[in-house]
Amino acid sequence: MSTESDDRPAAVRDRVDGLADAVTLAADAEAFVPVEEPFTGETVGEVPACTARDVDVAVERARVAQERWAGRSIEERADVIRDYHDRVLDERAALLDLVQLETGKARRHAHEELLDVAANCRHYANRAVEYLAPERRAGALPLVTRTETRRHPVGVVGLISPWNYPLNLAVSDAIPALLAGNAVVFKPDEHTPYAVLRAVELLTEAGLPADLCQVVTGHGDAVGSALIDRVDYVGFTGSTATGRRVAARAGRNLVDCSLELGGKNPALVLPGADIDAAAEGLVHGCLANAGQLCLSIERIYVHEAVYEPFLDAFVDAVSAVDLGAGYGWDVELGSLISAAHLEAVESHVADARDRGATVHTGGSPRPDVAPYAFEPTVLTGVTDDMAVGCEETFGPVVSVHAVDSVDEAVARANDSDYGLNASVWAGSEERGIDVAERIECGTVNVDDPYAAAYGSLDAPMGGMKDSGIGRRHGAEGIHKYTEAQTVAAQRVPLTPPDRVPYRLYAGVLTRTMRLLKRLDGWR
Ligand SMILES: NC(=O)c1ccc[n+]([C@@H]2O[C@H](COP(=O)([O-])OP(=O)(O)OC[C@H]3O[C@@H](n4cnc5c(N)ncnc54)[C@H](O)[C@@H]3O)[C@@H](O)[C@H]2O)c1
Repeated sequence: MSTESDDRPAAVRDRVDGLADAVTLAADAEAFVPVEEPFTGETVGEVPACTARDVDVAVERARVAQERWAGRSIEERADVIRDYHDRVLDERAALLDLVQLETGKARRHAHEELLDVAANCRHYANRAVEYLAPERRAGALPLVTRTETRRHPVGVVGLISPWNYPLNLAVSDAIPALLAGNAVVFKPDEHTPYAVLRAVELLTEAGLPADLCQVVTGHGDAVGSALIDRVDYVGFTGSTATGRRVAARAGRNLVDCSLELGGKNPALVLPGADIDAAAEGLVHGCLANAGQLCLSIERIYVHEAVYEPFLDAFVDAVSAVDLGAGYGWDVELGSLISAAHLEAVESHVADARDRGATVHTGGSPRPDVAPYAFEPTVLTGVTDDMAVGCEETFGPVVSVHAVDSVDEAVARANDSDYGLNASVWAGSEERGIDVAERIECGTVNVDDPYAAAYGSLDAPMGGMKDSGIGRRHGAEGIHKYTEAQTVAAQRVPLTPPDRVPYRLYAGVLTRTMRLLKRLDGWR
């Protein structure tokens, strides 16, 4: 087990040494991509900018390894994932250091993603046999046709992942793919390659066959596109704009894909809600990972009956959040990922301020804390035509709006191109669920911002509208990595023997149809 030393910054930087050796290359790398530590803005390493030829080699190696892996039983595959689960927890401190080093997030937010990885390992290792079992289906004719659906691995899965949860959003999607008998080629974001590289080392130490998981690093348009052209399934997590390009490319190759994209997630605070609980819950919902979370709440619609007390409690709670840059557990909110992202978040707030919005707390960068740190920010007076009113900010910035009725809250929440996640606070579970059913989002949480639905690993998670296609988690999250094959065994011939006149046979069939329809009522 690794320890959490006081001399962490130096030790953390040492952890990236040698990790890039695991990148799949056809020959010596000719170009490299630098990796920055957002806490300091300093370059801490570099990884190869892979070429299309490197991607060829990675996919070919994975394809060879996959054939043997598919021959192992699901239980044997699950044992490897269980071992990996233990290694992730044993190596907790070092993995947290690595995630923090390349993302600049607070340790508590890095810890959330590590727990998500472990939970996904346990869930799918325990449930894969059941999820992948042959399924009995109704046959062409009752009793005389025995029909089953079987699940075959698709082959090589390409996983293109973003920087905001570099470990979880790569590894947790890989676990079901591997359990279903596939190989995986990872394409991590260029800002955050190291967590995935260490994850693959750990999977191999846990017993995953060599070559079954490959990593190709480099820029998205070059490496990502090459990967889409070679794999049998694409799992993409990232922005809606890139998702459209990924889907178009996968479509050209007739390769299936899932797209986990952006959100502009609403929360509804309605009469009867426990105001302190809602304010506290939504502080976490808006600021987790410095707001760089696809599920994070960026718009809060509050019924006028509770608007004033909610706004007061919420602004107080947000103002009390400590911004910091360090590897200790005490930091509540970390840095943004990069200079470019800081500029994007800053421009949303500046646009809102210039056009009349009120900043209740925050609103400024904090270079004294870290080069890309930005204060947690609460706005009111935001209109739908402001950038912060309609585009995903993906930072610690939230707007609060008063509404006259529950119907208006629902209508405003649904008035968005996105449909990823929502949160409802209504004072009673039943009222909350009634409202939830009216919200156009793939996940809706009652009395919680996002973790209740996201953590329900047996239930599908994903986006409606521009927030995506397909789902992760549950049966849906493993079936997508399989080809469904229908096997039907016919016990009595469906075609008539030659000696029976077809006219007679047609009459029997027609009578059978009538009989079956009458029997339907007995089901
Ligand atoms: N729905 C979800 O589960 C979920 C989870 C996390 C993040 N997100 C979304 O991700 C976005 C933030 O991530 P980002 O800014 O890194 O996204 P991004 O779309 O810029 O990049 C995501 C990944 O795609 C790669 N890429 C870039 N161009 C590509 C191309 N042409 N072809 C193939 N791959 C390409 C990148 O290198 C990176 O690995 C936000 O919009 C956020 O909401 C969604």
